[in-house]
Amino acid sequence: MAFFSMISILLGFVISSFIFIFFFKKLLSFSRKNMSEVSTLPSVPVVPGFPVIGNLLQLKEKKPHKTFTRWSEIYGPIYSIKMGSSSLIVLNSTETAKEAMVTRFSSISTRKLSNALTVLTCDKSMVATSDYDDFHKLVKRCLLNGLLGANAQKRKRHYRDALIENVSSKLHAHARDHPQEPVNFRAIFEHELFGVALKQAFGKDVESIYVKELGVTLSKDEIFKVLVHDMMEGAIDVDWRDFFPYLKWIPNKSFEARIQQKHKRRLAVMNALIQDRLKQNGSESDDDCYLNFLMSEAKTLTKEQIAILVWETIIETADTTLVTTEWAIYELAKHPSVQDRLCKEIQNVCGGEKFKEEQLSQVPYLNGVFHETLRKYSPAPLVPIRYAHEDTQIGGYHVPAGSEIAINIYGCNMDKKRWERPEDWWPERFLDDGKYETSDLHKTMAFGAGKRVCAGALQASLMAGIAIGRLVQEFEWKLRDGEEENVDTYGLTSQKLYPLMAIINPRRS
Ligand code: HEM
Repeated sequence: MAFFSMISILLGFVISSFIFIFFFKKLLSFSRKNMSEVSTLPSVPVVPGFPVIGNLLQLKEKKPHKTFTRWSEIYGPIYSIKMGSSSLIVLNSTETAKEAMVTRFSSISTRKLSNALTVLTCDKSMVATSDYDDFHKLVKRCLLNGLLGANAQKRKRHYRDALIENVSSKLHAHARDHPQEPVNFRAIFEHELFGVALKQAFGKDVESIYVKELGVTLSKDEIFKVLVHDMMEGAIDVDWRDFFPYLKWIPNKSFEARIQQKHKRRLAVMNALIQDRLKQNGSESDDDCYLNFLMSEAKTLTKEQIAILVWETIIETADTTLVTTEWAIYELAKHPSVQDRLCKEIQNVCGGEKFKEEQLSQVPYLNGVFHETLRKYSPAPLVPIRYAHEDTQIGGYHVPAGSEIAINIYGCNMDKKRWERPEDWWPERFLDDGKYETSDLHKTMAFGAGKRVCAGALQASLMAGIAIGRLVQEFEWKLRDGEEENVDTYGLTSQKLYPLMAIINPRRS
C-alpha cells in the first residue's frame, strides 16, 4: 500500500512539475513577446528645440498647457519635448490620456515632483503627490472615509448649507447697501470657502490664531495667505536645477530660501491650528473633524505627515471649487439667455422654495453649465507629472522606462476633433438631445480618471453645483463694463487673473 502511494505521490509530483514548467515557459515567451512588441514600436515624435536647453525657451510664457495645445496641432496628440536634460512626453488627446491613466496605469503610477514640490509636499506626504504605494492606499482610504466619500460628505452637509447661506446674505447686503456698484465675487466666496476648509479640518472656523513659532497673531486672511496663496505661488516656483539634475550639487540659495520660508511658515501655522484643536478635544464644541479622524485611524503617521495631510484638504477645498464657480458665474453674466434658461429650470423644480442639494439630479441644464465650465476652464489643466517606471506604450508609440509624462487635460478639452467649437462656452453641448448621454458629462476628464481620479470630485460638484444654482436663483448677474476682456488666467492654473466684478440685482421672488 505504502509503495503504491509513494508511486502515486511521485507521479503526481512529476506531472505537476511538467504542467508548471509548461506554463512558466509560456509565461516567459508571452512577456518576452510583449517586451519585444513594445520596443519595436516607433519612438514618440519630437518637438525640435535647441541644444542643451531643449524647448525651455519656447515655454517661457508660463502657461505650458496652452503652448502644449498649440504644438499638438503640429506634432499630433502625443509628442516629446526636452526641458534641459530631461525629456517629457506630453499627451493632448482623450484617447492617449485615458490610455496613460487607465490601461497603462500599472507602468505609470509614480509621480515626478519638481524641487519646489518635493519640499512643499514634505517629500510626497500628500495623497495627491504620493506614489501608488501602501502609504497612498492608507491615506486615500482615510481621506475618503473621513472627509470626501459619500457618507462623510452627508455628515458635512451643514457646512455646505452654511457656505451658501453666508455668501447669499453677504451679496444681498451688498445689493442693498451699494446698489448698481460692482461686487467682488471672489472676495466673498473665497472667504467663506476657506471657512468650510477650516471647519472640515479642525471642526471650527478660525478668525485668528497665535503662532508661537512665529511670535505673531494671524488673522483669517493672513492664515489664508500662508496656507493657500503662498503655497500656490511656491508650487510653480522654478528651480533651474529641475532641468539639469546632473548640476544639482550647485546651490541655488535664493530659490531654497524662498521655498523653505514658505514651507516653515505653513508648518508653523498648521502646528498652531492643530494645538488649538487638540486643546478643545473633549469640550462642548467637540465637532467631528478630519484631524481627529486621521489621528485615530492612522496611528503610524508622523506628526509632520498628519500636518501635511490635513493641510492638503485645506488647499484643495479652497482653490479648485472657487476657480470653477467664479468662471461659471462670469460666463452666466456674459450670456443672459443661458442665465434666464437656467433660472427657469430651477424655478420649475423648486417653485418659490430655495434650491437644495437633493434637487441637483433634476436640473440637467445646471449640470451642463457646471461641466461646460470644467471643460473650458479645466481647473487642473495639467495632471501632476507621472513617471514611467518600466517600458510601456501609449498611442502606438514606445515609452521607455524613466520617461516623464504630462497629461494636458486643457488640450484634451480644446481638441477640435472631439469638441465642436471648443473655444465657445456652450452648456447645450451636454444636453440630452440624442447626441450626448449623462456619462458624457465626464468626457472632460477634468477630475482625471482611473485609480488616481480626484478624491474631491463629489465635494466639488456639490459645492459648485449648489452655489451656481442658488446664486442664479436669487440674483440677476451682469458683467461690469470692460469685464469681458478680463479672461486671462493666473500662472499655471486656470484661476481668473482678476477677480470677477459683477453687478447684481436680487430677483423679486
Ligand atoms: C473642480 C474641482 C476639482 C478638480 C477639477 C480636480 C481635479 C483633479 C485632478 C485632475 C486630479 C489628478 C488626477 C490624476 O493624477 O490622475 C485630482 C486629484 C486629486 N484631487 Fe481633485 N479636483 C477638484 C477638487 C478637489 C477637492 C475639492 C479636493 C479635496 C478637498 C480634491 C482632492 C484631490 C485629491 C486628494 C487628489 C489625488 C487623488 C489620488 O492621487 O489618488 N480635489 N483632482
